[in-house]
Amino acid sequence: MSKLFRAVIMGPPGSGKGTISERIAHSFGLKHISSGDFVRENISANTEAGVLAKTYIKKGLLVPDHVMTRLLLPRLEEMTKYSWLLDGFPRTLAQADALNSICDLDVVINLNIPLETLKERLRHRWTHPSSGRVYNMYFNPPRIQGLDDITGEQLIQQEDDRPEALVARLRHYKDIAKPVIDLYKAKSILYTFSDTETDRIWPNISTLLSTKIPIGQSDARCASTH
Ligand SMILES: Nc1nc2c(ncn2[C@@H]2O[C@H](COP(=O)(O)OP(=O)(O)O)[C@@H](O)[C@H]2O)c(=O)[nH]1
Ligand SMILES: Nc1ncnc2c1ncn2[C@@H]1O[C@H](COP(=O)(O)OP(=O)(O)O)[C@@H](O)[C@H]1O
Repeated sequence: MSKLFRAVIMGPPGSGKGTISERIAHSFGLKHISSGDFVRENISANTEAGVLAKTYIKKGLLVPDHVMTRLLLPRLEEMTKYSWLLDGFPRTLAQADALNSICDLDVVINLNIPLETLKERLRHRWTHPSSGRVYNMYFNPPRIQGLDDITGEQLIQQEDDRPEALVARLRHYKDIAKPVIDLYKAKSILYTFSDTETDRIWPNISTLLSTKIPIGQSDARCASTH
């Protein structure tokens, strides 16, 4: 069997991780694992970790490292046969160390998007809470205003997407992400993309992955989980 491909996508809230992950999963056949979606699934299923995670998310806090690693690592260990893209994890150095103990990453995509752009995007982000699907009123609006395309259910605007909450979230992101970024830079697997538009970043990411993903990996076996 040819070597499997392991990638991480990092970036502040609103940087386009979810949007770009969907495109990568679709174009390259990687499994897309979103830590936020996974946490939300656990909350809906009332698992022990889900109940615990909820108490932090409600306060706008990150879920503690030991809870996240206990949730995510077993899931990754189930995926040894697949190439995957991890979105939203690791967020801290402790999570990066835990991930490092179970696998070697091939590529880390780092999205570097100006603050004003992030604020503007999140002001117009609408989410389908049970699936985690996101829309933007201008960039990718739902077919019917206010409703999810797949289920027809109501979309909501998340509390922490409000501009007032965002500045603090972004500052916090920068502080905790820096050592993670430095770690991946030192390993020479970090690729940073800076722009205000996903559509301008995407061709560069696509070119990078075309050179990195072993032939034979982009097959139906590794279809997106979404
Ligand atoms: N205007 C605009 N909105 C975008 C662009 N890329 C993504 N978005 C929207 O910005 C919001 C944040 O993107 P998302 O993928 O959820 O970012 P994440 O928080 O990093 O996962 C969503 O509402 C997207 O639909 C872009 O290039 N331009
Ligand atoms: N790796 C992680 N470490 C800690 N908390 C996390 C992690 N991934 C997700 N979460 C929690 O789940 C919430 C939703 O995650 P996500 O959908 O990735 O949101 P966003 O990128 O908009 O912050 C986060 O705000 C955080 O509380």
